[in-house]
Amino acid sequence: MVQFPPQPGIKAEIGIIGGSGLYDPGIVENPQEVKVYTPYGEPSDYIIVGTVRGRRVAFLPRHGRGHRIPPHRINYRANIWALKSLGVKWIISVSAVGSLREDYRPGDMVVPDQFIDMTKKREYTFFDGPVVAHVSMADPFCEQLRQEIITVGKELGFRIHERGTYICIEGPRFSTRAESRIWKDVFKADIIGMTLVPEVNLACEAQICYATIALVTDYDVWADKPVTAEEVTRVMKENTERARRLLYELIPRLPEAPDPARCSCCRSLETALL
Ligand SMILES: CSC[C@H]1O[C@H](OP(=O)(O)O)[C@H](O)[C@@H]1O
Ligand SMILES: Nc1ncnc2[nH]cnc12
Repeated sequence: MVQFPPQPGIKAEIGIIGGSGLYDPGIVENPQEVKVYTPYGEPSDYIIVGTVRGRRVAFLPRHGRGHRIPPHRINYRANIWALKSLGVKWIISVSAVGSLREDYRPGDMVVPDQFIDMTKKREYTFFDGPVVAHVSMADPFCEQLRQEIITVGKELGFRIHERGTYICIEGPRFSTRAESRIWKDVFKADIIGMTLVPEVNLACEAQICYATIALVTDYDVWADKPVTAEEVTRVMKENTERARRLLYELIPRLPEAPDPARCSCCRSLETALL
């Protein structure tokens, strides 16, 4: 069985994984930088542990501070293991995504409910044997957490889309025009990025409730103009303030424990182990 022994003397209940452009949560009081050692190697960076409106929060920048780690080299297992060992029950992930549809506009938020995995060579599981687990990915995101994000986003007056299929490509390159048209017209995906998989799968295996706030930074190349990394980071920077506001309102509203009637993430291993 995979073990997640607790970190002595330090605890958090809510994890935030920051994506491109969000390297510092900016809302954490009494922040402490914590170095976590894991059986899988180093997480992307020190974890900032502190308080947001009375709740214990752990923040981890997915690409490391200064954006040092490309999507295909992120140590997803170490990141999720580290957050779990701090006691995290919820993970709110923030990600930059391209849009594959006209009405999901740059600046909009999307709370995806499905994904398509087009990645190629990542470490996808904590269960490498001899214990074998096949977790269900029918509903990969925590429905309770998704609904909380949507409610707060709407209250704040943000343009927020309640559903979306996120197609995850290997990267680090962007798609060709031909690929982009396939993702859009054949696969019918709504948004595109490079980091959701295997972050979401591993959170599920660790029985952590996980949902994503996806910030649309560009129309992918099915539209006329090729996307660039410079554009993604610039638009993300313009939008991180809204992501922070959403997190600031959302965090105090999260219940201490997930409601098993509203999500199944916390019970994902009940039917998965052989
Ligand atoms: C900086 S451009 C592409 C980069 O941005 C997204 O990262 P994240 O999900 O961490 O915000 C995308 O997946 C790529 O990794
Ligand atoms: N168009 C795009 N393709 C892949 N990842 C992205 N992240 C942000 N925009 C993207």
